Amino acid sequence: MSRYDVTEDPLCYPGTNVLRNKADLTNQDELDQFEQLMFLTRSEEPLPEGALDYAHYRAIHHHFFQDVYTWAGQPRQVRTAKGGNWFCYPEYIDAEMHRIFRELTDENHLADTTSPQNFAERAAHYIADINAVHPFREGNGRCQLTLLDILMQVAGLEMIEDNIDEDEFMNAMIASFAGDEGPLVDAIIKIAS
Ligand SMILES: Nc1ncnc2c1ncn2[C@@H]1O[C@H](COP(=O)(O)OP(=O)(O)OP(=O)(O)O)[C@@H](O)[C@H]1O
Repeated sequence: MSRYDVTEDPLCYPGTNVLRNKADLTNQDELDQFEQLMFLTRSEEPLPEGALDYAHYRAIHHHFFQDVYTWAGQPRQVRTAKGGNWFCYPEYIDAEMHRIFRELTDENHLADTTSPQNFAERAAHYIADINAVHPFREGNGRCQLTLLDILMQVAGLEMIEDNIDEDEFMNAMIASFAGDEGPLVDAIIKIAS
């Protein structure tokens, strides 16, 4: 939910960085609270079924954010950055996401990884790639973590949610953007059992 650097964005209320939303909240703090409440509520429900492909990933985003944004599940159409790191330009998002999920499918969704270390190395690679693409205007971090949870289950591991250190994950994600996936591997190992 941290704010983005965005080029001109028709999804926001005019003159603000606040995303238009179904509750018509124009105050960012109120929107953050509403968004998180809806996300947590939808998290209590079963996730959409799917083939663990890009369409499935979009369906998961739609599931979590359908109460908040009309564009839930749809890729963003504006250029966005965080901390000066510009994510994939919108015109390349679909192709990049299809590529990533094709490669993940070719790796049998990590079902055949041989140890938590091996799993973490492969998962870090995919999560870092997906973060660099950043397909959605908002809600990327929460979808990434959900995908990681699903991949852990596929690999026969369990996510230890209490061990998630948000700052560590954020710093690891930033390092991965710069090409160093090591910290993300370490962060994933800590939450895999
Ligand atoms: N400077 C940065 N460079 C690369 N990735 C970043 C940077 N800052 C944050 N991120 C990553 O972006 C993701 C957050 O994206 P976004 O804000 O769309 O997701 P969210 O689900 O709304 O928020 P959050 O993950 O904070 O709950 C996280 O994975 C975070 O680690």
